[in-house]
This record gives sequence, structure tokens and C-alpha cells, in this order.
Amino acid sequence: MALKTLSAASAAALDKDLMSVGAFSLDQLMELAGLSVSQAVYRVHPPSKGRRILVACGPGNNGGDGLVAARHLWHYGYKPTMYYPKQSSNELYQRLASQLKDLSIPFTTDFPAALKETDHILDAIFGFSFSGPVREPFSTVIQALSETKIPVTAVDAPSSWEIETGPPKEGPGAVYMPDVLVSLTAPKPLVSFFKGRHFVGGRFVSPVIAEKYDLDVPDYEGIDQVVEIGKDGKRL
Ligand SMILES: NC(=O)C1=CN([C@@H]2O[C@H](COP(=O)(O)OP(=O)(O)OC[C@H]3O[C@@H](n4cnc5c(N)ncnc54)[C@H](O)[C@@H]3O)[C@@H](O)[C@H]2O)[C@H](O)CC1
Ligand SMILES: [K+]
Repeated sequence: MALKTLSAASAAALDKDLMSVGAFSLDQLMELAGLSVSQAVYRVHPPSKGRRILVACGPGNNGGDGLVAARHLWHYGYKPTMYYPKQSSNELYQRLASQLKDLSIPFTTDFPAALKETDHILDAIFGFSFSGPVREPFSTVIQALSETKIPVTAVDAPSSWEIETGPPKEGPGAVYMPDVLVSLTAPKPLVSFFKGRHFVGGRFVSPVIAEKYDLDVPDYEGIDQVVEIGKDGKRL
């Protein structure tokens, strides 16, 4: 039995509820989301397999999760490089980017060149607010992600996939299949098209919110911020 999925509209409504009824700030949710992502990366690709990680960040909150994850990964001993071409002027993102610069983490504008010098890639370009087709500069990046042999971990969604219907019918997104997906809060319907290792993270859902959105909160173990889910929908 697969875990219940959360539509794009419900994921956005749930986010709003967490920040109103739940009294969370966006900073807190993003910090926990990014922490979850960093733990999933550590599980599948510990620093002993290669420390270099290229973190591709989009303009919204999915990109923010990538900025947070990169900071945690640096503290675990990784060497992140950031690709963040559409930087928001919003204070939250500015602070997250400053925190990375303070750690001397490099920012690149040349994604193809950075791809030649990395061991792992984090796709934090688009999440549940994406709607295609992909605009530049990200279409070139999705093309590169669809062709690379370097392992990719996707945050909340493989970027360029539609949240409800999965890979687009044509273009690079049609053949893009990340190795790992970290669903935040709950899997989205696109997960039925995903073939790699699947984690759920975002350990901040209260029983009241879980009941309102009819979610299965996964059985997190100990202090873990992520749970790996098998093809049968159960914790591995
Ligand atoms: N409760 C949670 O699980 C939390 C999840 N978080 C993360 O937030 C994203 C959703 O963030 P949001 O800002 O709503 O949107 P996105 O980042 O997915 O993208 C919006 C961004 O992208 C641009 N865009 C949309 N479509 C296209 C396109 N076709 N081409 C180019 N650009 C496009 C759009 O203009 C916006 O700028 C969720 O998935 C989680 O990763 C939160 O961090 C915390 C709580
Ligand atoms: K993504």
C-alpha cells in the first residue's frame, strides 16, 4: 500500500495552515525541510563517496530548501558549490545566501562547467508550485540533469515534472530521472512515475494537520528527519 499523496493545491494549502494555525514561520519550515534533505544526501551519498556537491537552486522556496541543505552539508564535511541564477531579493533568501558566503561556499553561473567537477548534484530548482514548460536558464540545466551520469537527489519533485502528472510528454524533462527523491511533508502524485530511492522528510506535521489533509505521517525513527520508503509504501 503506497503512502497517500498530496496534490499541489493541498500542499500549498497545508503550507499556509502550518504558518497560520500551526504558528510556524517560513524560516522554521525551510530549515527543517533543508535539514531533512541534508540527512537524505548523507544516507545515500556519505562524504566518503565524494565531498563535492553541486546545489542547483530555483527562485522559490524549493531553492530555499537547497540553500539550507547546502549549509548543513558543509557542516557535515561536504564541499558544496551553489548554482543560484535567479536570486530573490526577499530577506529570507538573502540571509540564507549570506550564511553560505560566510562559509566561503562558491557560487557559480556556469552550470555545465560545475557539473564536470562534482560528485553529486542536488536539484532544488522547482517544487510544488512548478508549472511547465520550463523557462531559461533552467531549461538548459534540466537538459544537463537529464543527460548526466552523476547521481542526482531531487528536493520534493524532479524539477520540470508536473506535480500531478509527472514527467512532461516531451523535452529533457521527459527523460529526466533523478536517483533519489526527498518528498517534503508527503509524496506528491508524481511519485508514481519515480523509479529511484524515495525518502519522506519534513518532520513538522501535527496530528491535527495530518488528519485535516488525510496524511500518513511516516514512522520516523529516533532523531531522524527522513524515512526511506520502499516500493510497498512502507518504511525500509
Ligand atoms: N510544507 C512543506 O513541505 C514545505 C515545503 N517547502 C518547499 O517549498 C516548495 C514550494 O515552494 P514555492 O515557493 O511555492 O514554489 P517553487 O519553489 O516550487 O517554485 C516557484 C518558483 O518557480 C518559478 N517557476 C514556476 N514555474 C516555472 C517555469 N515553468 N519556468 C521557470 N520558472 C518557473 C516561479 O516563478 C517561482 O519563482 C516545496 O516544493 C518545498 O520544496 C518550504 O521550504 C517549507 C515548507
Ligand atoms: K526539485
